[in-house]
Amino acid sequence: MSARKVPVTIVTGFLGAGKTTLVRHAIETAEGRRLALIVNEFGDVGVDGTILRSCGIKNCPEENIVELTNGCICCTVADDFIPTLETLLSRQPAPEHIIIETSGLALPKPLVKAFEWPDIRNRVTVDGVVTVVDGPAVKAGRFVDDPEKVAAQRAADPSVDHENPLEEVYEDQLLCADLVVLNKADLLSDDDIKTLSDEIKRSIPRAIKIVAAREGQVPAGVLLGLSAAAEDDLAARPSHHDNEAEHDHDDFETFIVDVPEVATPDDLASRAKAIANAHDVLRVKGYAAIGGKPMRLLLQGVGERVDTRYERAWQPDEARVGRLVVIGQKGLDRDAIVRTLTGES
Ligand SMILES: Nc1nc2c(ncn2[C@@H]2O[C@H](COP(=O)(O)OP(=O)(O)OP(=O)(O)O)[C@@H](O)[C@H]2O)c(=O)[nH]1
Repeated sequence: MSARKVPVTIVTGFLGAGKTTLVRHAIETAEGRRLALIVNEFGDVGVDGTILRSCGIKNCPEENIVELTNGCICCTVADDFIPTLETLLSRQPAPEHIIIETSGLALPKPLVKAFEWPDIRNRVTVDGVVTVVDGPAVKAGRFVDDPEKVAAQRAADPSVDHENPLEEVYEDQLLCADLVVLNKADLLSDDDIKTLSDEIKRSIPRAIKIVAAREGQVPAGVLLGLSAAAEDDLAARPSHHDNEAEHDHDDFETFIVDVPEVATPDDLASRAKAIANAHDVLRVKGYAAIGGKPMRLLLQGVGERVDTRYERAWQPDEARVGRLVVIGQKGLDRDAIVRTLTGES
């Protein structure tokens, strides 16, 4: 008799929706279940890995948390993902459940497809695709076109083949879901939650569960154990890229900015807000040194919403230099963004 397949939960969702927050809550509440995590993010700043490792939870030891920073996991399946999965599966004791957090721009379907590979499909199954949605961002129309902007583009050039890359990624992530977590419910009214849930249900052509949450607080019992076997059900998960042999993420760009010591957390937060405002930056995150403070400051920016908190002490052998990852649609004015973030302008 073949051994039971190890269930794998794929957590996806757009940049800053709350995936890491949700995964952290899940591992903190998994009640003794032996977990492993694969965390995929852009750039090599490793914010998500640091946040998750700092949980210090016995059932998810540090060696079971692997970061993949070499681009989007959906593009590095053969080179990075499969070998990592195999390494985790060979650990003793073996993990009982694996959680994969994709980058915010990843398309989940190519990743689910990887579970059809002969070497893999005998050993693991996709228990479920969990799509985390930034409720306030959807409410604000972040993923749909601004009709005035499209009309202006078309007026300038009628041949323009208009497509919205944000909308495509958002929709691909929804269309692959077994469970949608409508997150940041603290910033939504009950009516908003109802309207957004109905909208999401209408946009997915099969019945799926939607739960509203704040801080990704979905009980591990709901999140882990969907038993969807998503790899057997790919046809029911349409994607904008179904007819393409390969996809890319050319509509987006990312770069890293080194930031010298900053006077106060508010100074850094206002710089991050300024770039979100002026340059339509989608996500900025990383850490910085604050003058005279022994602790490292963590900065999280999603659009114009920016949070900072002290995270851990600077190590004696570490240079007190901040590093921030910036992500946006292609065409960012890098020089201007670097000047603002480093305090030169
Ligand atoms: N107000 C509010 N903020 C939240 C909630 N969940 C997460 N956040 C904040 O949103 C920001 C992004 O959260 P993350 O969990 O890092 O989001 P992510 O999806 O992992 O981000 P990427 O990996 O960069 O795509 C952080 O500042 C979180 O503290 C929530 O329910 N309400």
